[in-house]
Amino acid sequence: MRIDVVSLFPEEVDRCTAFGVTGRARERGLLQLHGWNPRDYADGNYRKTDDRTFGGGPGMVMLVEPLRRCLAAVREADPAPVHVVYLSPQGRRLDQKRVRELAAMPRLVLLCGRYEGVDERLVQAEVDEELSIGDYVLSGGELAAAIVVDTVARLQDGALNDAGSAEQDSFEDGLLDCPHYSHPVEHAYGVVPAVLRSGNHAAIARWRRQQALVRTWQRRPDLLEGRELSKADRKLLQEGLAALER
Ligand SMILES: NC(=O)c1ccc(NCc2ccccc2)nc1
Repeated sequence: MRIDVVSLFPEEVDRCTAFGVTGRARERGLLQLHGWNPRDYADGNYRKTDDRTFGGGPGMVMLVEPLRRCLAAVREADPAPVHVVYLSPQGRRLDQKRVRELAAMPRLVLLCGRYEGVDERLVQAEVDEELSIGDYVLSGGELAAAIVVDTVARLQDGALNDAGSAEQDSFEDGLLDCPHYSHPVEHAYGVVPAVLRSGNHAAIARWRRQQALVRTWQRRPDLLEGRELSKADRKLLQEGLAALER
């Protein structure tokens, strides 16, 4: 998968995705990341990329023309069709379902705004999708872009050593993840639940599903709204909640 990042600080996304799973995915060529700076496509001695917003009020807006030229160069750099994503608080909320869809695309272009954002005419003419990582304002779209890179990189084939672990991820089936434990079995902070050491894989899977259901019910009931739980899941949840009462 190829990702092109358009940003006044392209190195920020490069540095944020140079470690761990994402760094390894890049080293293995599972993900190619290219940075582009619209300042390289701006005119004049000051290579202006932003200016005051029409209509008055505080803040600056990124100019349409340097971005238009920059995006033309990005499209030109590879024959694969691009899907242009603009990271902004006005975008649709990113979730794991959308991450899986983005991860299957051959090319992504991530447009990072600074200041008050980008001239709306550029958005209307060039952006396929506006995405938000959450309801808060960052100083720039770069950290949001780095999150998109991270989430899609780890889903590339070969990125995770144990392919299964991407499936076991929380949100993979719309639920929060179950708790996890490792050595030692006994510790001042508590003991590892016996079922996890029973070797009974059916019981372990059942316990994990039950924990995921109870946790989701307790912490993120919104994830269960509009979702028809299976008879088995409803039984597991009820049993799990009853156990908390005891
Ligand atoms: N919540 C997000 O995903 C997000 C994305 C970008 C951002 N800041 C840059 C910007 C500001 C205004 C308009 C467009 C981009 N803040 C938050």
